[in-house]
Amino acid sequence: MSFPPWLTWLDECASTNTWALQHIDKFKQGDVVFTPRQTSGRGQQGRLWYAPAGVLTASFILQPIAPAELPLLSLAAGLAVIHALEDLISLPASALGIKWPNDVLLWGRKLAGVLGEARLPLAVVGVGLNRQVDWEMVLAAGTINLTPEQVTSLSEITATPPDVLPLLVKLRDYLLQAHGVIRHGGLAGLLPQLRQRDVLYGCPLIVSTGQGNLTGAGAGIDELGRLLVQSNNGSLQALAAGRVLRWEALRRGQE
Ligand SMILES: O=C(O)CCCC[C@@H]1SC[C@@H]2NC(=O)N[C@@H]21
Repeated sequence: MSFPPWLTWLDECASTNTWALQHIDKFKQGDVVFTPRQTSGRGQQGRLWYAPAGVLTASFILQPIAPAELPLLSLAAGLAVIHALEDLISLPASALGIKWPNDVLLWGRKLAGVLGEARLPLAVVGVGLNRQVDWEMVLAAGTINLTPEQVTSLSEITATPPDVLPLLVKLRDYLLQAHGVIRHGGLAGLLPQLRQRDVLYGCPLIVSTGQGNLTGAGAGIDELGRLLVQSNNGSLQALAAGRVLRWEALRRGQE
């Protein structure tokens, strides 16, 4: 198989993000590291991120970035995943959504996650996308503690998920585009799209903030990439980090 010059294809590696960070000196804008077998992936907040067979695991190198741009780029990566998939698969506009800060959901179940890391002025944006995962088999094996309601895969909606290379090409194109938008005007240019895809907007939720749990309703995402929460005590809070523990999706005309 011949690969485009920007692609490093590794037969196996612990983590494409770790590999990219370890070899950062040889990368430039738009380079991509991919492996079909990631053995020790990393997720948000230092968690291990298990990738069963059929997950697309790749890291995209973008430069330059300033420190404050990393969370913006990670959010924009969710949009890039959505645009790439909508170009390659016929999907209703309400199928794919973003759950702050880094999840892409398909009909409310996790389809992809993003981990953005920086070696300034470079950013390594890792994407794990459930392309062709047999979750029934994976969950039955008990290696991973999830329920079928939490996860999904492209193979659940199409018998022929797009091949890896066309997916990487699209993801890379949209990430480069998003990087340009953020460099020139921050997140502002992407906020309308984020608002449209924000599955937490208007939903009752509980967020673990590091200083305790905050209960309220999602009130959008601001220009700094923070989650806005209208808390039950009446104040509007802006969270730069946190983990949404529970959220109750309001059906917004999807059924
Ligand atoms: O959902 C999350 O917590 C983020 C998951 C990010 C996983 C991807 S897979 C490619 C890249 N390499 C890693 O080790 N992590 C990211």
